[in-house]
Amino acid sequence: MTIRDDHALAADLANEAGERLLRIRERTGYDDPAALRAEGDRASHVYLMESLGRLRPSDSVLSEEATREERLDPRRLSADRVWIVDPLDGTREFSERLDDQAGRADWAVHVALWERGRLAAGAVALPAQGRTLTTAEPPKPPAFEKGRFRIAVSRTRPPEFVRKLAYLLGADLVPIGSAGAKISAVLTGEVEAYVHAGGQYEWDSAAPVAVAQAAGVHASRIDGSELTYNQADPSLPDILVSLPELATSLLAGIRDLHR
Ligand SMILES: Nc1ncnc2c1ncn2[C@@H]1O[C@H](COP(=O)(O)O)[C@@H](OP(=O)(O)O)[C@H]1O
Ligand SMILES: [Mg+2]
Repeated sequence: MTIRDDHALAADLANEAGERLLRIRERTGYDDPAALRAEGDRASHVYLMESLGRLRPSDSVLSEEATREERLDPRRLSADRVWIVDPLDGTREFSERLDDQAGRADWAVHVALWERGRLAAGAVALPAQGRTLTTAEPPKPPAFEKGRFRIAVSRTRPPEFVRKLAYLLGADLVPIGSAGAKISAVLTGEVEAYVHAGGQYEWDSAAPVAVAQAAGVHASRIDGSELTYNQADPSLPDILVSLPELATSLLAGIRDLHR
C-alpha cells in the first residue's frame, strides 16, 4: 500500500471492519443489546487503530471510541494528515432487530482522511446492506426530479423544526438510523436530503461527507456555512446534505424556521 492509495485504504479498512462487525453480531446474537453494542464499538475501533498505526504510522487518528485524553491530544491539531473514524455509526441500530427478526441494516463504518484543511478521502461501509460508498469510485448522484421529495431524519432524535420544514417544502420525513446510512441514502436515491441539528461530532459525518463532496452532492452546516474538520472541539452539531438542486430552498426554509 503506498501513500497514493488513501482512497483504496479507506475502503478496505471500512469493509474489513464491517465484515468483523457482521461476524460479531452473528456470533453474539441480540439477547444482550448493550453487550453487543460495546463489543462492536470496541472491536471495530481496535481493528482500525491497529491497521492505521501499521499502515500509516506518521498520521494522526481521531476516533469516536478513543479516550478523552487521546481525543484532546494537541498533536492532531498541527498534523497534516488525520484519519477521522467512527468505528460503528448507528450503534443502537446495530443491536436491534426488525419485525421479521432480521438485524437492522442502517449502521455503518466510517473512515475518512482529513489532509491540510479538507477531506481528502473517505469510505462508508454499510455491511448489512452489502455496499460501500467510497471516494475511490464516487457514486453518481441521482437525477433530480421536481415534486414531492424525502428528507431523512434521526429515528430517535429528529430536530424539532424539520417536521415544519417538510410541510413547508412538500417533503416526507424518512426516519433512518446512523448519519452515514442517511447520507448514503441521499447518494443512492432513497431520499433527496438529510437534515440534522441538536448535536453530532466530526466522526459522524466526515467519511460520508467526503463521499458526498466527491459525488457533487451539497453538504454544509444548516446555515449554509462550510463543514470544517479536525477542530480542537470535535462537536459539529448540525448538517444538511441534499441533492444540489434542493439546497437553496432547504437553506431558506431552515433559515425561516430554525431560530
Ligand atoms: N443530539 C446528539 N448529540 C450527540 N450525538 C448525536 C446526536 N444526535 C445524533 N448523534 C449521533 O449521530 C449519529 C447518528 O445518529 P442518528 O441515528 O440518531 O441520526 C449517532 O452516532 P453513533 O451511533 O456513532 O453514536 C449519534 O450518536
Ligand atoms: Mg457516529
